[in-house]
Amino acid sequence: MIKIGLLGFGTVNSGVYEGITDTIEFLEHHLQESICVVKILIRNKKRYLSLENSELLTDSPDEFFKHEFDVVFEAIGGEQPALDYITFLLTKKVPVITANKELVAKHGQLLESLAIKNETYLGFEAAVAGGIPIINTLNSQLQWTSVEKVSGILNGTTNYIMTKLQEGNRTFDSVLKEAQDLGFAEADPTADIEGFDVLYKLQILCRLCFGNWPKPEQFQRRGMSQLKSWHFKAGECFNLKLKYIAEAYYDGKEVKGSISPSFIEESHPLRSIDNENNGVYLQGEWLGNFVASGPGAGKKPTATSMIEDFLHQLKRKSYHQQVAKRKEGSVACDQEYLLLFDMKDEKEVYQSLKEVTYMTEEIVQFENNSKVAILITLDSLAPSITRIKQLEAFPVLRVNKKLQSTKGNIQMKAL
Ligand SMILES: NC(=O)C1=CN([C@@H]2O[C@H](COP(=O)(O)OP(=O)(O)OC[C@H]3O[C@@H](n4cnc5c(N)ncnc54)[C@H](OP(=O)(O)O)[C@@H]3O)[C@@H](O)[C@H]2O)C=CC1
Ligand SMILES: N[C@@H](CC=O)C(=O)O
Repeated sequence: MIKIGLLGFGTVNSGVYEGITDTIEFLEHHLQESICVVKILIRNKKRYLSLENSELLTDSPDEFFKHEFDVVFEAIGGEQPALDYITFLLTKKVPVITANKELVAKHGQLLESLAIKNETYLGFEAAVAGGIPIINTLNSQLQWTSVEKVSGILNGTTNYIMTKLQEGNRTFDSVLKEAQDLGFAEADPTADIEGFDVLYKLQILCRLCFGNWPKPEQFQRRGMSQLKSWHFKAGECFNLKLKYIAEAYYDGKEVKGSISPSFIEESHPLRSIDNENNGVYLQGEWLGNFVASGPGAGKKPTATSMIEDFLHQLKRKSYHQQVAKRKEGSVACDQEYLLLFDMKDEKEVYQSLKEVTYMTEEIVQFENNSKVAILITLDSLAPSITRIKQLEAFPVLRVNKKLQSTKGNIQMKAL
C-alpha cells in the first residue's frame, strides 16, 4: 500500500485529496498497488470539523510525523515550518511533492542535494505556473535543448486582475477579492501584487533553463501596484496590451531578468493569455519559440500538477540532478520601453531623459494633453533604467523586432 501524507488542506491539498479519492480505482489500477491518505496536518482543527474526512486531520505535527509515509504532498506555503518538515522527510528518504515556490526558490539548492543524497525525490511541478506541466517538461523532455531566454506570465492572480481591469468597469480591490475567493491568491496577496511570487517562479525556471540557482538580486522587480488606470489608456494608443511579464536570459556571464508590467504587441504569444491563465515562452536556437499556456492557479489545475508529479516520480528509477544548460555568448539586451508621465512632472522628466541614451520612436499626448507616452529604445538597459527609475517605464515586448542602430534625442519642447 502507498501511504500518503498531506501537509496542509487548503486550496491545493484539498484538491489533491479529492483528485486521489475521486479516481482511486484508476490510480490503483495504474499503479498496481492500493493507495491511501493516512494523515493530514493543518494548523487549526476547528476550521475543518464539518469535513467528512475530519478524522484524518490533525493539528499536531508530532501526531502527523509518527506515521510512516511513502509520499508527502506539501501545500502549507512559506519558509517555515515547511523547510523543517521537508528536510526531515527527505532525510528519511520520503519523496516530497510541493507547490511551495517560495521554499523551492529560497532553499531549492539545499533540498535538491538532500533528495539526491538520500536517493529520494523532491517534485515541484505545481510550484510554477499552476497546471502547466513545464517543470517536468524541462527536466525530462528538454534535457539537451538549450534555452536562451525564458519569459512568461507566471501569476494567475495578477493576470486575472489585469484582464478584468482592461475589460473595464471594475475596481482593483473588487477584482482582487474575487481572485482571493476563487483560491488564486497567496495567503498574503502582497506576494502576488508586488511580484515576489513571480520572482520565486522565475528563479525556479532559471535553475532549469540555465543550470544554476539564481539570487533575487539578479532580477529587477516592479510590482503591478505601480500601474495606474491611465497607463492602460496609453497602451491603447499604441495598440499595446498590458501584462505582468517575467523574463530572464543568460548574458554570457550570469542570468539576468526582470519582472514588470509590460506592454505587449498584437502578435506576441503571451498577449492572448487572459484571466488566471499563465504562459511560459522559451526561446532557443534549436528549440525556436516554444509556448505552453494553461491555468496558472486554482484548486483543480494545481492538484493536477501535484498528482502528475507523484506519478512522474514513481516512474523514475533514480533522482537525476538537472543537467546544467548554458548557452555560450550573450543575448541582446536592447529593449523598447513605453515611458509614461504626467506633464506636471515635465522638468524632472526632461532632466532624467537628458542623461540616458535612447532612441525615440513615437510620442503620444492624451487626456487633454496632461499625459504623455513615449516609445523609446534604451541601448543599455540596466544603467539607463536605473537613471530613469523615477519615471514609469514599462518594457514593450515584440516578436522579431529588429532594433535600429541610430540614436535620436527627444524633442520635449515640441510636444
Ligand atoms: N492556490 C493556488 O492556486 C496555488 C498555490 N500554490 C502554493 O501552494 C501552497 C498552498 O497554497 P493554498 O493551498 O492556496 O493555501 P491555503 O491558504 O488555501 O491553505 C494552506 C493550508 O496549509 C495549512 N497550514 C498553513 N500553515 C501551517 C502550519 N504551520 N502547519 C500546518 N498547517 C499549516 C492551513 O491550515 P489552517 O487552515 O489550519 O491555517 C491550510 O490548510 C502555497 O505555497 C502556494 O503558493 C501553488 C500553485 C497554485
Ligand atoms: N498566487 C499564485 C498561485 C499559484 O501559484 C498565483 O496567483 O499565480
